[in-house]
Amino acid sequence: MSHSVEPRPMTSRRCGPLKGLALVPGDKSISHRALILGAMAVGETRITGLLEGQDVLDTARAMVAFGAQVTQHGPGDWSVHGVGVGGFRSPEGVIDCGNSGTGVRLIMGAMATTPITATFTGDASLSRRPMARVTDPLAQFGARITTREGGRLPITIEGAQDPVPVTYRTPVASAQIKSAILLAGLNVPGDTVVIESEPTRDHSERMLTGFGAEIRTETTSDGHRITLTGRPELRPQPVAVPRDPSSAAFPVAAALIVPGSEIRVPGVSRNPTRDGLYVTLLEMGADITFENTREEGGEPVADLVVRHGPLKGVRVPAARAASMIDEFPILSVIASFAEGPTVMNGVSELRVKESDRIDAMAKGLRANSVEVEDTADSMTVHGMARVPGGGQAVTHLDHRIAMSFLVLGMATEHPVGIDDAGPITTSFPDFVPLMTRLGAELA
Ligand SMILES: O=C(O)C1=C[C@@H](OP(=O)(O)O)[C@@H](O)[C@H](O)C1
Ligand SMILES: C=C(OP(=O)(O)O)C(=O)O
Repeated sequence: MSHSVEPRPMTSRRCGPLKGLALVPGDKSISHRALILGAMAVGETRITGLLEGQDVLDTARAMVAFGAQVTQHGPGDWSVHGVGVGGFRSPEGVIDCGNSGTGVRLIMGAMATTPITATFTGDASLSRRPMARVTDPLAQFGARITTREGGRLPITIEGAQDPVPVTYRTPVASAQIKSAILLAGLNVPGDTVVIESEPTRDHSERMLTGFGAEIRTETTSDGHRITLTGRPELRPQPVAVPRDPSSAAFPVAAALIVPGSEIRVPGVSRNPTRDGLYVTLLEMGADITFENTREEGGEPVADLVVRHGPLKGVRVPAARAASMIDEFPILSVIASFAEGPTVMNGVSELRVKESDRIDAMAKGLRANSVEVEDTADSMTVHGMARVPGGGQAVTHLDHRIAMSFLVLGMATEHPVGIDDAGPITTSFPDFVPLMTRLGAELA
């Protein structure tokens, strides 16, 4: 929800070895999708391990506004009574998606081919982010869309009366664009096709298959081609949400850079479309083992054991960017402690996340005496044996920037401060107590 609360400054000091079990929250991408597909299925979808972060709670509230019944039974244990494909009603008020790009873009897709009207809004960060990447293809289905200048929120969508199928090549690798189009395609007769140049996270495809939709993915000379056949009856499925690899990245990073650390992070998704950070860390020489690899709720998961050790800088290829798009801020922190430079290429999408993440990381790292170079679509971090720290970072309503700098301060010579820890609740509400239990000093 968009609310103005007082900023909550926080400081992170160098701590002793981090030890113990890090039970990170449920995957944010899968949590949003479970609520949305649950709302579009006929009957009850039971969800366990749901992330109760603000972004997901905002999506739950939106699904209620569109007519679904959403009930919390216990921590992480939720159910959704759906209204079926095409069954959404016009919400009474404005749909406030708070800080969540995934929430607003997927929900706009889910309603755009049903003849109802909704207005979407968000917080100051979300209101700066580009939405034409989703409203352009949704207009091709026949939806009538009004945006603020520059294609920004607030946006009003009058869903298409007689939607027509669309074939769309995404201009940037984005699972949010792909998913918005596929969700729109659910209420359209015939085949909706999305073509992407690089594969992006495939949670929508996996979950749509689980709910009984006809969807297939092919790799062609054209790219990665996903075809959905419209107007299925979605059958409710129990969804067991795996733990979020993007959230796991923060305790993992802390254990890698704080001497003497050893932690265990169980049940983390190892979906190959989300695994780029872990591939990169192994190339850097990180001491991470993956135990008990198994399948849970249609997603591969493993228990991670992470120990501190020496790291070397690497070059991260642009083709890997989509599979670790949310992990570049924390990778740039880890890279600050590696031997030699780490070069991250093809990362221009970071400039349109909750903040301009390249700029926020470069400025915050420099304020802590780390040498960083950045261009429109790359960032290079020069690692050093001892990182001075002692600086302040500005977080710009961005949870991942806030958590990244708190992790930095766990291993710098001098404390690192952030202007606002409030946004952390977006994706990882338990971050501060969890890190404190492992041994971090945050105040
Ligand atoms: O589909 C999703 O759940 C997400 C896709 C990514 O965004 P883009 O599709 O805009 O790259 C990612 O950054 C975001 O945190 C979650
Ligand atoms: C980019 C992110 O989320 P969203 O786009 O859903 O706001 C994120 O969680 O890092």
